[in-house]
Amino acid sequence: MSSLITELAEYQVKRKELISRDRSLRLDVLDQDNLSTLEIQADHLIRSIRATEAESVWSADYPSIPHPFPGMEFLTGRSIIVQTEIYKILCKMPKGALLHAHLDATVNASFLYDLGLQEPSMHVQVPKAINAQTLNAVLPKFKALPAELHNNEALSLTSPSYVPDSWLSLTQAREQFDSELGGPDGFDQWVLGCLTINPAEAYGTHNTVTKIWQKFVSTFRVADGLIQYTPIFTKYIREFIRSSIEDGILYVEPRVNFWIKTMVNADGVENVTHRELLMIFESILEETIVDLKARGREDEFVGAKIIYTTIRFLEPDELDWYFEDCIALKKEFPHLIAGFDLVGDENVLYPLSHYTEKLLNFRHMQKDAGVDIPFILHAGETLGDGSKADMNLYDAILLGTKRIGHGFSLVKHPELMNICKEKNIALEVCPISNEILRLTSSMPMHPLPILLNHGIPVALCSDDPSVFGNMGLSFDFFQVLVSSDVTGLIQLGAMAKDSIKHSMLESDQKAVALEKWHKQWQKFLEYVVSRA
Ligand SMILES: O=c1[nH]cnc2c1ncn2[C@@H]1O[C@H](CO)[C@@H](O)[C@H]1O
Repeated sequence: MSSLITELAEYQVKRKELISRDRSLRLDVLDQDNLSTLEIQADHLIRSIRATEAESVWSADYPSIPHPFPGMEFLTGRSIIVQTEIYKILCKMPKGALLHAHLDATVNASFLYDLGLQEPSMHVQVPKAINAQTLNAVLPKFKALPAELHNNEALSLTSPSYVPDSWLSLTQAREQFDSELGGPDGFDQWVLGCLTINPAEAYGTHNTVTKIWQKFVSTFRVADGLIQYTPIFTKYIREFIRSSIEDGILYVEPRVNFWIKTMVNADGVENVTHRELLMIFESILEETIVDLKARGREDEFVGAKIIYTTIRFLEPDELDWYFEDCIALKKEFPHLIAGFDLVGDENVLYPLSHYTEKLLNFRHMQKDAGVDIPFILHAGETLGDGSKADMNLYDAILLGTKRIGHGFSLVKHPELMNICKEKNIALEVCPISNEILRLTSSMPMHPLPILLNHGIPVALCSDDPSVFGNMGLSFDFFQVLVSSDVTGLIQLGAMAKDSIKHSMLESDQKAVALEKWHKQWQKFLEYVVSRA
């Protein structure tokens, strides 16, 4: 065939051309002409540290981690990751916006548990007495009780005569925990184990999507009893914002679960409405902005908005209450409510198509009320191909979703990928979440490069960091960086920038955020290069 290349020089030229055509849609390529020398230098430096650590860190053998590799299972590899140079550098990287995180899974589990221990009203119950056999199967339920119901007298949770579901003060329960089961330390470990997923569960006992979701959902039932108490909720929000800023996150758009209609007030009475919840949220935001300004750190944070969510196990008619609630909140806090979503395991709960009529009607309700609450929907968080969770992608797009939460199965749909590109629908990709929830066995098998190479906008997100232990965004950026030879620091920067562009900030606020990010980015590049 005459078109066959026979000369080496021509081959080399064609090879180069083919590679650049293949990668031409990537953001780091599209942006090539605007790169500064500093950016190029920093990118090279990071690539060289990555190559060195691939040998020095990831080829070594560890007694407790027999087969390490870059991008390995996060829960097993975490202790290695935190020792790497790349991780330490990425902790300082300005991450832009955090666009996909469930609020009730954003604060370090030990921190939340400590908040509970500090509250005399916090009580705990279990459905049956705890012993060595039941320890791993019994979940604590927490609740703050009014003074007249405080109980320091009930039998220990580990007493064979414990009356199922009787409330005992948290500190008493801890003190009285059977010494055979480790006493107070054993109690702490048990509670923390119920708030998090450990490697033995993710990669052993619960190593399928279905099983790990059962464990995953149970962590929320435990955490929510602690969080849904205003004195704790207030400190919880403060810690979420503080730790996000510490990790270089400039803006957060958490999904708040409004399924529970009221939270418990300081007196132990369950009467705190969603409106009051938003007032607390707003006051913490204001406090943070003032505090940062006083410390000359105002370039580090621009604020937060909430994505209103409820759960996909509700019957369609039950959504009406939430639609009205959401619209009322949007009217009173227009700057705080960013959008609407339905959450929960797409593989087992109702698909979006079950709610189509209701969701379309919600648009009419909004029109009548003179508000606009865009859909920002979870879809395609699945291994399915044509399953109801996979089919959610069609519905999310037809419903006009602004972004797609996860979209893990999008790469099976060429037409939907085109639409995302044309309509500029960003994917909220949560690498560590996808791996722990068993959609991928490790990061090198994750479809992220397929999305990036097709030019689909992506914002990296942490999803449920308190459950997975991937606090902030540094770990997710780490897993992405070390699992590719193509993706470098410039691509990470492009994703950080995209997260701001695809946030629900108003356009003037977006401009402010981008400007602040650029300032942070410049400082960060100088820091990276100064390490050479
Ligand atoms: O990745 C996810 N996909 C779908 N639902 C989720 C995910 N992470 C958390 N939740 C759901 O959000 C609620 C807590 O706010 C919980 O119901 C949890 O199942």
